[in-house]
Amino acid sequence: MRNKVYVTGSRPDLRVPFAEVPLSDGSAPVRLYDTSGPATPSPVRRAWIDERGPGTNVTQLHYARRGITTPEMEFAAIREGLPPALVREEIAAGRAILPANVNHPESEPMVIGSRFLVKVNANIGTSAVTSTVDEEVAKLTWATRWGADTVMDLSTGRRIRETREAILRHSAVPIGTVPLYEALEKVGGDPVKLSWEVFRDTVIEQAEQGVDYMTVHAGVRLAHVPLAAERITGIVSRGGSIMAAWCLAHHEESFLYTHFAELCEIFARYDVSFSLGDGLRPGSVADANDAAQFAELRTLGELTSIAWEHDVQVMIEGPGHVPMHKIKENVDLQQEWCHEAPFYTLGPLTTDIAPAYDHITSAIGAAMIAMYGTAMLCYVTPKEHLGLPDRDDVKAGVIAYKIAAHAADLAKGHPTAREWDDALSRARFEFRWEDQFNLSLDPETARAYHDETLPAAPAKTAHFCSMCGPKFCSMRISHELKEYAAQGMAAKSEEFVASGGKVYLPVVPR
Ligand SMILES: C[C@H]1O[C@@H](n2cnc3c(N)ncnc32)[C@H](O)[C@@H]1O
Ligand SMILES: Cc1ncc(COP(=O)(O)O)c(N)n1
Ligand code: MET
Ligand code: SF4
Ligand SMILES: [Zn+2]
Repeated sequence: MRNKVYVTGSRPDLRVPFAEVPLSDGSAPVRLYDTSGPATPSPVRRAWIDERGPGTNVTQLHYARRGITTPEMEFAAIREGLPPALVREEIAAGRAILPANVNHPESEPMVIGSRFLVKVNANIGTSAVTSTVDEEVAKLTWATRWGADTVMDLSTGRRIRETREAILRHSAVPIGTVPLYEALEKVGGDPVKLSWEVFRDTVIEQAEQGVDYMTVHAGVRLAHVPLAAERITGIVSRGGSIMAAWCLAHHEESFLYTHFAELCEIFARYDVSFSLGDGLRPGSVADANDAAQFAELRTLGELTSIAWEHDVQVMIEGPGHVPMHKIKENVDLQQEWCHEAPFYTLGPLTTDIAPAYDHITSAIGAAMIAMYGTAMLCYVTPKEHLGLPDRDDVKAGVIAYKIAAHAADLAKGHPTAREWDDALSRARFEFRWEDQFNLSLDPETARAYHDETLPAAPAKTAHFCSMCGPKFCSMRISHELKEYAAQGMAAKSEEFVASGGKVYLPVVPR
């Protein structure tokens, strides 16, 4: 059971949602960060955007650098349980972004940066092979219900624009896209026919609709392409492979790289954030941390500086497939070369051997990379490498990544992270089964698993479950140890000695 509650900020129209879990022992309910906006979200940001008025630069970075704390920043700060000034300072320093296109007023503001809660992105979208607009809107609602903090619409094939419009208008979380995909559809799917003009027009159309951040693979330069030639898995990024094909066919520098400043001007007018794409990310553990990947990363650092000159917000996309011992180097180099811009990584998958379980191979890497400072994790579902994820895959992916993100929040010591774990642990130790279920990341599944063996109502207060049974329940025995201690260890020790060792762990009357 979760109750939606709102915390009001410094103005009445600044109402921040939380999911509250009531507890049966009379202690204070636990407040959880909530992303599951209403099915048809209202334009919560409308008044704030209108008050600031039109301009050629309307980015949160622009305001932050001028010392202005926007309502969006305060909203995000309340969600984090942190001071609004910290959000403003982190954005001003480029260490955090607040993706919030002025044409996406339905978006409930959130902040992405290493000082804040680790965020999770869920990828959805149609492909030429399968799915419809309605199915993708359902995936959006489903993904955010389980806690996705942002959603990327990676649609390809037909009706890309309609799919995106439906997703945006139903989304209370920021929406990301890869405009190159739609640009490629416009030229009939032939990368060679792409041009700056087609790409630019696509970006403007998507910005008009309200896309909050866009992946731009501007780090795939002509000279980098040969560096990937000897890899086991070549170029696995769609955007990366498309741009590499264009560069080689024209034997010309990438139009994304040569027109980057112009792109910044467009982004500044709408406050679209860059997600600088990792077009040369490794697609196998063998290819991790190679020359191609790191040459691109250096270029992304250069591009970050250019975007910041235009007050445009930036995050950096990262790999991919990386074995555990090579993960830390990715964060260290990204932070150094990209001037501490937030890192946003796909997993990474820590081994290549488990298709159908890549939500697990990658959640391991995601937990590690987040602990080292990655700000947002892009989920991987069980269908990775096999097909388009369906609703069940979306849930499996989001849950796996919420676990990775929260585990990292704990390791990093985010001030609000521990409360949830402690409340659940107390409920577990006190055999408050309903509280334990309600506090679970996935309450329905937790309850259903308990019901499988002990469905009767009395089992929901019993001091054991079917794992150990009543006699071997270590937590029940621990309660007796506690009572034993409470009765006075000294007296009991004397009794023990006097009895010649016969009185040992007496059963305390219940
Ligand atoms: C970059 C990541 O995006 C995922 N990806 C690409 N297209 C889609 C889609 N339509 N739906 C869900 N995930 C997608 C890939 O599986 C890859 O992991
Ligand atoms: C973290 C991350 N990395 C990359 C992409 C884009 O996909 P692609 O590079 O395959 O076009 C993405 N959507 N998210
Ligand atoms: N699994 C690939 C990767 O890790 C992406 C899907 S194949 C384009 O980058
Ligand atoms: S094999 Fe499937 S997932 Fe991999 S690049 Fe090709 S279409 Fe995409
Ligand atoms: Zn892969």
